[in-house]
Amino acid sequence: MENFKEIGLEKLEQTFSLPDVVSLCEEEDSLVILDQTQLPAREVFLKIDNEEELIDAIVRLKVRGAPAIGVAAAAGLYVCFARTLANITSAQLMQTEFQALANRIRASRPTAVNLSWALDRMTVLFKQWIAGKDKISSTDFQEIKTLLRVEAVRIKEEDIEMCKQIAQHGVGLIASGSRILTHCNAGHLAVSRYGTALAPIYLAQACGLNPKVYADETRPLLQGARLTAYELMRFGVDTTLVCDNMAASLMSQGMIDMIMVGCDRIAANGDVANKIGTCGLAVLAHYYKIPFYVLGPTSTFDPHTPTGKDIVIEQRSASEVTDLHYIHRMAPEHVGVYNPAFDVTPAALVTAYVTEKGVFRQIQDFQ
Ligand SMILES: CSC[C@H]1O[C@H](OP(=O)(O)O)[C@H](O)[C@@H]1O
Repeated sequence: MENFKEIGLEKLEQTFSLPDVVSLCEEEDSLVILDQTQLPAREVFLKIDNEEELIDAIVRLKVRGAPAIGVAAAAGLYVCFARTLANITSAQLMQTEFQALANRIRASRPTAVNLSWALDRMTVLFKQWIAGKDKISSTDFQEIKTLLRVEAVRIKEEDIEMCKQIAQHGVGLIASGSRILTHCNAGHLAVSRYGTALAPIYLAQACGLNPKVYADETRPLLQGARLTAYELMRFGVDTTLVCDNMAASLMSQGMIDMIMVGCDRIAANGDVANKIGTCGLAVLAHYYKIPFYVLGPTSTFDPHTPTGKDIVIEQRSASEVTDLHYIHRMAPEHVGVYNPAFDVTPAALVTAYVTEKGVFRQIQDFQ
């Protein structure tokens, strides 16, 4: 089996053509991101070289997905900090500026632990370097820039490796033709490359297992319709777009073999914070006895948060629900669509029947 996976992984690496969502442009000391609010209609790359643009990109999900947010925050911290050096006249001022900048980036989105995890890694490195310094020279500026840039690149490279490992571990769960329900986007567009929940699917595809994915559209921002369907179809994966309210219909008809989702923060007791709607899928999966898999890098595990109740859940603007964002097409051309007009709810799930004859817990009671 290992050889099977290795051959598949080699094919995946050779044939995967989606552009990275976060890259460092070294010659210009700037961050380049793929603006995910423009997908699937347009692939627009944004050059980011200041704090306002970086924070706006994270807050508005131009770059999104727990690992990708961490990689962008680390690279963005390096880029923005490098631009402050011209005004730095002492080690104390440098430390103050660095910490304040890191804290403002950290505050952009609270739930995904990877954001603070990546910033902590950069901060530990910076503090080790500046310890004991009082005077600062231009040589120091170059040295700290190199250290931070190397660390930001390392965080991205490690993320890619973790996604490949997740793919290899996860592909063992997938049989030929497995029908997999996904939620939101935990694919290439949420990480440095390949994905977490989608990584095993890409590897399964490369191994010739032909997985069939049912992608939840994932209201309100439609990461499933706009992003998951887009990237899976780019790789030739059999993809069917479903509305979020269709999951039970699919499962009740035996059309789903497993559910694979990403994660934003895993508490010490194993509770998982992930895109809204994930818990509902887990309940349905439990009821229909369908395996429910959470996939993500260990950087998403947070031992300092005891339980899911202690995870800060980001509250976003009402307009995301009231307005249909992204007025251009919300899903790729030719994507398969499942759109039944009705579904069947098992009697066991009906708490009571309310009729002109009264309220009854059993259908037999009023016949
Ligand atoms: C691989 S982590 C992806 C994770 O992040 C998404 O949230 P958002 O689109 O708001 O960044 C969603 O929870 C995914 O499962």
